[in-house]
Amino acid sequence: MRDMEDIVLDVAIQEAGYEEGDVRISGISFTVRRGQLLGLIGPNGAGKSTTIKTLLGLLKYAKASVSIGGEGGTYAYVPEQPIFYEDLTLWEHLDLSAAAHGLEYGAFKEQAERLLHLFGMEHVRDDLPAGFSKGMKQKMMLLLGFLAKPDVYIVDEPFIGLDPRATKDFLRLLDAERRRGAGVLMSTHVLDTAEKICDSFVLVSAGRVAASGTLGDIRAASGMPAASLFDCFDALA
Ligand SMILES: Nc1ncnc2c1ncn2[C@@H]1O[C@H](COP(=O)(O)OP(=O)(O)OP(=O)(O)O)[C@@H](O)[C@H]1O
Repeated sequence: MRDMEDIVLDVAIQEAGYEEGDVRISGISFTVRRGQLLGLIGPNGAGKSTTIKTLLGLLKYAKASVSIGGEGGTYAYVPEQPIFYEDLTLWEHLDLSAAAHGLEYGAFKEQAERLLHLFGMEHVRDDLPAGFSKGMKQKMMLLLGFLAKPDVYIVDEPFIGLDPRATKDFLRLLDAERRRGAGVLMSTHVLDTAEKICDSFVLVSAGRVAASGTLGDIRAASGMPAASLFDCFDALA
């Protein structure tokens, strides 16, 4: 039973697409356990974002069974494209998110201040995000995600906009969250980082799973026992 309780994300997509009967992805199944970091990788247009949208219930057409966070579990979705309210400051966004997650005000304030400090965003806490740089907007999305302390993080390409320092801070926080017991599904194109930090992978190609499992499994599938994730990706996708 313990095995089942460890699963924070259980996804079985028969098929899904953007219009009724439009099949963009099919036969994509995976689970994420407590503490696990699963990398969702694949070439442009392969179906990574469509997979994430399907499991978030955002697609018009989906034959899928998805269980997020188990019974009464919670999740945080960190989108690739920042989504924010034009009229709310960064601090107001954090406050709103904390209220939505039922965080007590004292705990919220302490956590929010700690996160703002960690990401070097204290000086813009009362500014409107419309004037933020791309990386600052992305940091804001990460702050909102980390504030929620969910059972599972669903992160769509976190690395592209972040500078090296922010990347390091992000990875450190993610590690701490995994030690707490959170699971992570992360889609990315940054394969050298993915190879270092993910403990398993789902490689999607043309809307289907081309290979999945640990780096060892991906190497076996590609027939290259010592290859990098990058080279396996190239061979399989
Ligand atoms: N909003 C949309 N409406 C219709 N089709 C879409 C939409 N978004 C994506 N698609 C199609 O779905 C397929 C998978 O795209 P998806 O965005 O999931 O790829 P991806 O793996 O996330 O790619 P990338 O690495 O470029 O972000 C593609 O054929 C794409 O054209």
